[in-house]
Amino acid sequence: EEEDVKRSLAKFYEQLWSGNGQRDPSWGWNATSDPCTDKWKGVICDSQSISVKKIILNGLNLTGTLDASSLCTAKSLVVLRLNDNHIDGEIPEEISNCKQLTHLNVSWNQFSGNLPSNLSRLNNLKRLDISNNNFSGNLPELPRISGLISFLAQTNQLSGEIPQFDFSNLAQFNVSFNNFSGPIPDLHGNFKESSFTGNPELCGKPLPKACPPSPPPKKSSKGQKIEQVLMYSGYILLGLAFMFFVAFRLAKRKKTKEEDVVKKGTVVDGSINKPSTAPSDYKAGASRSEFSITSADQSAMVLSPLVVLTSPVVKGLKFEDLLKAPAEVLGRGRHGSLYKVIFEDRMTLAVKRIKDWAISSEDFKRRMQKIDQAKHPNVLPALAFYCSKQEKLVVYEYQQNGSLYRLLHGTQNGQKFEWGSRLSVAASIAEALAFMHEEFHGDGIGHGNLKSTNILMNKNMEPCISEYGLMASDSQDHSSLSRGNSFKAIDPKSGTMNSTFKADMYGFGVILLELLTGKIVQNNGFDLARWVNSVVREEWTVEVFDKALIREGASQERMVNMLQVALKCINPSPEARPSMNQVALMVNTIKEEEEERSIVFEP
Ligand SMILES: Nc1ncnc2c1ncn2[C@@H]1O[C@H](COP(=O)(O)OP(=O)(O)OP(=O)(O)O)[C@@H](O)[C@H]1O
Repeated sequence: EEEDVKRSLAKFYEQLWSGNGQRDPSWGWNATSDPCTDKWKGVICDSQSISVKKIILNGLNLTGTLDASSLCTAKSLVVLRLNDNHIDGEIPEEISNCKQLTHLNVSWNQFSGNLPSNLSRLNNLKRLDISNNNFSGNLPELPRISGLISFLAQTNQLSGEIPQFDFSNLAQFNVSFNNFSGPIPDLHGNFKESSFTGNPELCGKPLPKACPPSPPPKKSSKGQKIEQVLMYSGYILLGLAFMFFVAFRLAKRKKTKEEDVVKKGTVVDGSINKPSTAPSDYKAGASRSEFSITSADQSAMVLSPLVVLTSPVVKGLKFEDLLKAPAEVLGRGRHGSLYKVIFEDRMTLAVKRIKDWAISSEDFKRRMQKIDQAKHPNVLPALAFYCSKQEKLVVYEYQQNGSLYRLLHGTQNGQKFEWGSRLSVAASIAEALAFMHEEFHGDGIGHGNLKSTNILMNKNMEPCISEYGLMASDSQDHSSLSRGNSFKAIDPKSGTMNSTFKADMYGFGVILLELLTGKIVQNNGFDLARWVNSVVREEWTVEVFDKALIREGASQERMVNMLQVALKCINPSPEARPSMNQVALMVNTIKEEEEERSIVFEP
């Protein structure tokens, strides 16, 4: 039987190359050798080297077709990644014989035709990515797969209605840029417009286009009567709700006016000279005077109170509370200052004061609220913000475990930062950033200032991206953006500018370089990037890696793979940089390979 699998896999591989003949013999994949013990390229086996678990052949210029009936004789296959190739033809019915599959990724190929209806029989599937192909026709009954957590099908020509998935179970869902039609099913508030945009015939929330009232089915006169009664009572309810709303607004406006008077009193009554309760690390002079710059804008301040976002942590926090609490300057960057604000009994906050950002208060508010809606465990949410013409403040929870920068370069504890942990950090940031880029694809909101000081370690020592979207992309001089080369990539489908995303890619590439080299970044990473590039060009690649990693015995193969990913990200030409989704996959693959190997070598 094992012989069968071998022969079948070799045949599957033949078909993948049927478009051209450039095969590399060092990849193995012939029936005279063994996929596990002879380490065929892209094949990962179980720890006993008996059964094939994963086939990972992404980004290899494969031009043939997918021979699923051969492939699925390897019954133990769990992961199949064929993304970023030029594979065409259909996905054959026989794919349903790969019963163990949990991950199937065929994105960025030229697959076409209908999706096989029995795709829905793969009931172990967790992630299915068929995006960026030419698939057409209706979706099979994918909601039958109860454990599905990610379904990505954007940029195809799929049509018909979107079935009712269990949206509360899905972490990722995207069917944008297809030909779907009809109403969007109930999402239970889970996904945004960006998951559905680019389907002209699709309607209903969260798209701006409302669905036309469904034509009344022919009914008996009794049915019609009931419907009319319902309709009129609906109108009455609506009217009542509107009156209630107006009354509420009036009452609230009156209250705010009263509050304003109170607030004005408080501020004038000397909130500026305080504190007796200052903790030891409170540096009175500089920080207080800096912070009270806001008083120059007092009238505006009092009129527009702090906007508290969805977080319950700072509920009831007022702008003057912020002013009154002892504060310490943590940093003065190019884009503004950061303060640590300590509340005696409650919490410690980090408050970013952004300077010179020509964005209207309205736009800033909208932007902050939008960002707040995309929640990811590895992205630090803003708790509140404040904006007036002169002043923009964003409040975060203070993270006492410091930043990735400190973890890499901090000397105080001499703690080791091992290869496995560095890989995990890279993978988590990549996933989170890919998620955010996907969320804001249509809005063009990237991070804008990605660097290791903006990656904070949370309570569980998990990395969190901080300050997402706080910088207008054009105010930063990463990469070639501001070096005279005024690049503005226009996404052909959504028409949005994605230069901010490409700048993030550069920032992420530099973070990877920091993780690999352990070197300190200056000058936005240009120096480090130039140095690494020159060393690699001279073919002294091993020289770039952090000595601590070499000492630890980290896998050079995977460090080199990671270096290659970093070099793609810092490509001087923004158009040539991969997308964050692609990079997240690459980084994850390297991380999974590492984990796989460490399991194999465990006693
Ligand atoms: N929420 C937070 N909790 C704890 N430390 C933080 C928090 N946010 C930022 N820091 C740390 O405070 C320091 C100063 O932050 P700041 O954002 O001013 O610096 P920067 O990111 O280097 O500058 P800029 O963002 O203006 O380019 C950094 O070392 C950063 O890691």
